[in-house]
Amino acid sequence: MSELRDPASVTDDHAQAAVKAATLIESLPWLRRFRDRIVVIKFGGNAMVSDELQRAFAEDMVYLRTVGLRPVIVHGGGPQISAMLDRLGIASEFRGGYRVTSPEAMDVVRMVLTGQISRALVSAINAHGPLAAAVSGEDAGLFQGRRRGVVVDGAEVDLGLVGDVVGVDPAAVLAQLDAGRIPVVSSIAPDADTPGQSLNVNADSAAAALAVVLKAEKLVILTDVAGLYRDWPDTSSLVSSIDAAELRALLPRLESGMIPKMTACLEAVEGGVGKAAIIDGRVPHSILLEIFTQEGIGTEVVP
Ligand SMILES: Nc1ncnc2c1ncn2[C@@H]1O[C@H](COP(=O)(O)OP(=O)(O)O)[C@@H](O)[C@H]1O
Ligand SMILES: CC(=O)N[C@@H](CCC(=O)OP(=O)(O)O)C(=O)O
Repeated sequence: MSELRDPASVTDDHAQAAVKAATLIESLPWLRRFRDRIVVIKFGGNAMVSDELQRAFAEDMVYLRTVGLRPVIVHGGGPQISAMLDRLGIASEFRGGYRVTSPEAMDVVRMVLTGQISRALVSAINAHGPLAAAVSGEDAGLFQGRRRGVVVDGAEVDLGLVGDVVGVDPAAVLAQLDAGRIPVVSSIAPDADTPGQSLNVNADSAAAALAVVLKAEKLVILTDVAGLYRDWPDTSSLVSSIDAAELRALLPRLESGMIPKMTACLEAVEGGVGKAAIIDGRVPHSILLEIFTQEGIGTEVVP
């Protein structure tokens, strides 16, 4: 004999089904808009702190690829590099948001970024099928770098083996995309001025340079805050949308990790990328919400 269900619980089921269906339908215009488009995703070291977050990120990348986007990952690893330098007893400090990088620290940067983090991301994605392939900025001329310093409190500071990306040859990344793969890029660049020397490039800057050359539809930066706060650390000052002119005016007031991040967003949108977004990578699947919902999440930067 079948049991009669409480009419209230049937109504609840219908309401839940309606919410799920509405979420799927909401994604339709975005699926159309992003089909076959390149989206560069910067996965920050602070956003990959747990296995669960790495697994969710890998699922999201496979999801994007499967529904027809062409995701390109540029990963960071600042906290992981710091932890390894500590273990090895090598000092390092940050000035103006960049790591002062000695030759021995540079070896550790390469070991952690290309030897550990790239490999871990490739493995997490490839648990779903043979989709991801690592490409270091040192491979096949992907990046060319040039040393840079930084101005802190009005004085120029030498950062050692730290560079900007001054040239990008996207052939290696495009070859992976054309083969249906998800490129996983680490932010190390050969020094254009000193053959054989490599430079440590901030991963936000590397992601922006790559997004511009690839003419990406969007640059999304996953980090460990909800977005850009106008008056950090006042949590009521979260910016949901900002244009390039306003961001340029705000940049001199920003501190620490936000300087390279917001500079990267500015360079991306001024270089022709449709939009840049800073989102909270601590929220599992945040990237799907950013790409496939009307409001998105975090802070968007528009030209
Ligand atoms: N105005 C600001 N808005 C948001 N975060 C800020 C701001 N100024 C400084 N921060 C700091 O920047 C950090 C993110 O940068 P960073 O640590 O380099 O992250 P990631 O490893 O993701 O690149 C935040 O955790 C926060 O502590
Ligand atoms: C020059 C410079 O600062 N390079 C960064 C590269 C890694 C990075 O950018 O990692 P996140 O994205 O996790 O911050 C560093 O050495 O930490």
